[in-house]
Amino acid sequence: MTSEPILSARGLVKRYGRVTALDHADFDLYPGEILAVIGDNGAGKSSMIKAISGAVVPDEGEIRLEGRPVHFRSPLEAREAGIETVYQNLALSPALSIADNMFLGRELRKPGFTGKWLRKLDRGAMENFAREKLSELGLMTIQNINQAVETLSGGQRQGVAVARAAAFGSKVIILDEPTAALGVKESRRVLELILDVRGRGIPIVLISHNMPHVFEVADRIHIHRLGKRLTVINPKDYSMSDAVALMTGAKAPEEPVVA
Ligand SMILES: Nc1ncnc2c1ncn2[C@@H]1O[C@H](COP(=O)(O)OP(=O)(O)OP(=O)(O)O)[C@@H](O)[C@H]1O
Repeated sequence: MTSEPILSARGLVKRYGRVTALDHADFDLYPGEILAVIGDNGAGKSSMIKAISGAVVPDEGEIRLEGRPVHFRSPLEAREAGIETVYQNLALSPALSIADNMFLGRELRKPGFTGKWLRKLDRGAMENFAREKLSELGLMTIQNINQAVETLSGGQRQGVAVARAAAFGSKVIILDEPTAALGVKESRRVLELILDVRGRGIPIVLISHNMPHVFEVADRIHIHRLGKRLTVINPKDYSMSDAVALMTGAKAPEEPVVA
């Protein structure tokens, strides 16, 4: 690969007491790609993503964003730097509306005195922005922007979370099991959305146990095993059963990792 990674990690270590969740793990995400991360239960995928997205601080190792070392102490710091993570359940506040969810923590205030001093929210501007972003991403099956998120389907919720990430100029979007809780039709929409976001030039990290979904959308597949990156494969050169065999240790990688 010719370009430099937009996001990379070297030698990440994370221990929880006697458990080593990350054992010198490496990671590379290149501009414009969909990188799937797969691995057996307990392989350390979540721990790696949490380290990259500021949810845990690694004991050792280095993370670089656009070539510069970063040291996130919270998910908010990672988000401010442009790394948006969409977790399966934690992404949205169910009781709030779609528009409110899109602006969570970034609310627009009314201009002038009322906004600055009375902290009045500019609801109209927020609703227009939310509507615009959702229709840009083809998500306007949602009828009412003031609808509470808890009344949306699972796929629509993922859609709002991804639209939020895409709308605020994220450099990287990390999706943790985005289709795990969804039906066939809804999964399809989310996969289309992932492809659409890539089409807008935003690289995506997709953590998933769903091999058909991974093989359908990923440009490269990072295989995690026993706390570290085992290898990275091109889905065009491998079958799903090969990937599973590598992931479970039934098969050894042919060549050393070339990130
Ligand atoms: N907060 C924690 N406290 C103690 N041990 C933990 C903690 N978080 C993770 N671990 C352990 O670290 C190891 C890696 O877990 P991790 O959740 O990163 O794996 P995973 O690949 O994401 O698994 P899964 O696919 O099942 O979600 C496991 O042995 C797990 O039990």
